[in-house]
Amino acid sequence: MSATANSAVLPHGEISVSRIRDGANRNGTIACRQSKSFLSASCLSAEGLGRLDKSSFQACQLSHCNPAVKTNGILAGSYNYGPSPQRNLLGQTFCSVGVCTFGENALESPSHATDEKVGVLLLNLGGPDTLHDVQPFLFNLFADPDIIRLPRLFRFLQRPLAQLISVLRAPKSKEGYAAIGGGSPLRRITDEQAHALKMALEAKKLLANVYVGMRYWHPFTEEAVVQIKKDRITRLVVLPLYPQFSISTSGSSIRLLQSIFREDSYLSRLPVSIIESWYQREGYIKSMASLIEKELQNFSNSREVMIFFSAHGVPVSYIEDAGDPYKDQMEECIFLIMQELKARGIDNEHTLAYQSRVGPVQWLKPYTDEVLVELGQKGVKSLLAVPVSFVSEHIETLEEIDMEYRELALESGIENWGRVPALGCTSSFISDLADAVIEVLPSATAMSTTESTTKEADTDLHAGITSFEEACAHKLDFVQIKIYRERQQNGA
Ligand SMILES: C=CC1=C(C)c2cc3[nH]c(cc4nc(cc5[nH]c(cc1n2)c(C)c5CCC(=O)O)C(CCC(=O)O)=C4C)c(C)c3C=C
Ligand SMILES: [Fe+2]
Repeated sequence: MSATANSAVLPHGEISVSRIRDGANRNGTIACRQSKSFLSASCLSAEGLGRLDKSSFQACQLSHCNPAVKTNGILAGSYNYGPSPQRNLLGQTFCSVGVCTFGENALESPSHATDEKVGVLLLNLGGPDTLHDVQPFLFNLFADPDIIRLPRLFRFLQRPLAQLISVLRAPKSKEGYAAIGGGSPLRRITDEQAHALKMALEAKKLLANVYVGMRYWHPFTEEAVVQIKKDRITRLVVLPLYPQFSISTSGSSIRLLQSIFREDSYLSRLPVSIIESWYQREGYIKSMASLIEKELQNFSNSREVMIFFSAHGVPVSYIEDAGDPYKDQMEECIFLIMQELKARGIDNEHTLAYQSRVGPVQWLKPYTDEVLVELGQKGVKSLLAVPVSFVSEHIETLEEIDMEYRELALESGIENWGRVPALGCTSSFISDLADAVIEVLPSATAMSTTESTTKEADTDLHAGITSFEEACAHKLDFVQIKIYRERQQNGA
């Protein structure tokens, strides 16, 4: 049996989901959070992410530094299989999740590695290429049950509702896209990032095909997957281009991917590693800090500039009812960036607010527009806006921040305005993404084909589950987790 087939057949059909270089916490403890990383990604749905069993976790801890040397030029050099202790930005020791293995079957011997054909799938949201695409793009977005989250009983209304909302929203959206040149730059930038990543991987001695899969517009994730199949990729790394995990972004894309993979015999056996979130990576944090540091130099009074992080919002119910880790991850991300700036002697004041709300529900607060007005009223004169949930320029940076918020800030009394560009193809950032890919590659395992049942999940409710992430790992869906939480609150 080939090495690939070996690693595809796992005892529980687990999928490896990694929050790379996780473990950064704020109280100086040593953290090795492979299990947490795995679990927190498993919260996507009840539909297929596997359980983390203890033996898997132990395999993580026990298998340490088995070198694998590719000899056919596809993969040259060696990489570690064990969770090698590393240091994060806070100087804490932690285990790099990406080098975990899940059970013996996932381990490859060096001699088996020769037929490997590596693929990297970049997941992104997608955007309309022309104004003509805006309404159908919006339809795809609102038809996603991870964007408009209807109770199960009302799911039949999803598409009619998406049709209605997309038609109603299209004129406003079109105005925005018209203002930035008649379409979204997302496809072009993501293609450039894919190319840059391929080059960076090559420089690190890993030959890989890099694919782009968009959630709501071309090239669709489904198209990328067809190509992956055609290319007979034998090991795949899935990398959502969102630093922080949200149900509505990485979660939605990964859920879609799972449903495609589950239906296909080749794909369901393909060893896959998913990098769930990567906001804590040193390379990302340092790249962000460098962009901020550089932009601050454009102000004559750089020490008095308020660093204003503007993150994309999500409805509050995502966090409170569905357990979306987005807000926590965002806050930790800002903390780490500020920590890095402090280490460079930059001690400016900073604040975080959330932008881009849509519809009548409550979104994460404080809202960017309201905070800008308040800061102006309080006498803040210089402000540097830092978009932080996304790594490409798009409508929400080019139109919402650069036009709408800038105007509002100036009207509110802020005199000096600056904006940090999105990371795009910044080389330190792309190089760090390449490292992330290389780190998780050995831990790729086949996607799950097992289905959870409500009965199974309900049993889990009584099985001493103590955290949201544990509940996720037991494949409870968001509704079940909510029930679980309510029971917990009621002392049941
Ligand atoms: C209605 C709910 C929405 C949620 C929840 C949401 C979360 C979310 N989105 C991004 C990043 C992007 N969003 C983009 C476009 C976009 N998003 C929504 C709605 C929600 N987003 C709409 C209606 C649109 C279309 C544009 C508009 O009409 O305002 C884009 C694409 C931008 C482009 O240039 O084409 C990105 C990127 C994040 C990071 C996020 C949650 C964390
Ligand atoms: Fe959005």
